[in-house]
Amino acid sequence: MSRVWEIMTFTVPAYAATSANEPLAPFTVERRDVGPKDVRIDIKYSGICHSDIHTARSEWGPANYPVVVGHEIAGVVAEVGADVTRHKVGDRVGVGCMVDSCRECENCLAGDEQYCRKGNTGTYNSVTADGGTTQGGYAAGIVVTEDFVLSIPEGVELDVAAPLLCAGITTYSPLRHWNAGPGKKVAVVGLGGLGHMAVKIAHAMGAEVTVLSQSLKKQEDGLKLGADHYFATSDPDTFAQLDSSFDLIVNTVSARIDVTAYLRLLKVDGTMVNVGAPEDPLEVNAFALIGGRRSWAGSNIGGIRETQEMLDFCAEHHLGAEIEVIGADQINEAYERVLASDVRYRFVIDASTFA
Ligand SMILES: NC(=O)c1ccc[n+]([C@@H]2O[C@H](COP(=O)([O-])OP(=O)(O)OC[C@H]3O[C@@H](n4cnc5c(N)ncnc54)[C@H](O)[C@@H]3O)[C@@H](O)[C@H]2O)c1
Ligand SMILES: [Zn+2]
Repeated sequence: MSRVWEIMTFTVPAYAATSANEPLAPFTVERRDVGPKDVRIDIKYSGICHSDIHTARSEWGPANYPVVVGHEIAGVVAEVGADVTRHKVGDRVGVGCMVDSCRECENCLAGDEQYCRKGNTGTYNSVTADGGTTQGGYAAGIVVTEDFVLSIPEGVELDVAAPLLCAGITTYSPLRHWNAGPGKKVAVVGLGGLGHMAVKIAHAMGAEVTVLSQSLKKQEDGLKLGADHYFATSDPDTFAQLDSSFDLIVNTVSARIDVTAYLRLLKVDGTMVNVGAPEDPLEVNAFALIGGRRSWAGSNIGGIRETQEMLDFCAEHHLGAEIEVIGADQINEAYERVLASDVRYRFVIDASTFA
């Protein structure tokens, strides 16, 4: 006897990209019905990450159109499956860049689901076991398996919490991994969505923080966010002055930069970690590494356990993102402003406007 299982679904209003060069437009997205281990979330706020733009425009390779991007999701639990134990209706929750992983490989077992050997399931643009594609957070609701749903602690409002689910964890994870803290000199390259969270978090960890930005336009903001020093990289004196001075550099820039010049700003044994993910390859002159036993590293978001740790850290230190809340019909304009470095410091979509 064979049995055909039908996956029941429901729909929610959303915004989708339908090609690399057309604006995002209203769309209706299908979600699976709540299974035994699933949580249905009413999305309240959805952050705009530069990765959404890279994906919507196929800058990282062809996207699976139509694609609903968005992986900085904050909302309230509306329904839980029969076997859910971690969340209940009414809880304030978040979803970041992953909605599942194999849960069996060495990396998943170590809590590093972002490095799942079989590839984690991204919140959007990821192919699922049944051949479908995941659709993300620019929508009124989403269904996610409970283990990939985070708790947003009391004291962090949902609008400023949303960007923590990507910008927060992507900067927290390398800052922790490379031991940012008292006595450490940390530089943050680029003061956008990720950069401004890197400054706040590194400062809260007790490090001495320097912002390396293209100009001094946002200097006042940078110092208010917690930076101790602020330099313009357009000024050639900056590189001479800061030669061999940092323990850690976090590069958040979404475009190509002169990596070699930045590596020379590291002390002996210093590390420059790339979280920025430009579409074009970056180049390095090996002598900048050799000449100081320096490392050039990368880091991808953070694991689920570490994401919860980051949210709790932010609550304890009263940290949230600096945001500008917009309606769904302003997404395309917001994209242009992100690309023009005109964001202070994260756009967050009010999800009630997807209706
Ligand atoms: N590694 C990860 O897990 C991860 C997670 C999220 C985002 N990202 C990537 O990080 C990058 C930044 O994301 P974001 O959302 O913070 O973007 P953003 O646009 O908010 O910030 C990027 C910053 O880089 C600056 N910048 C742009 N071109 C520059 C240049 N040539 N020189 C110096 N500065 C320059 C911009 O002014 C801006 O301040 C993107 O490439 C994104 O895809 C990676
Ligand atoms: Zn992101």
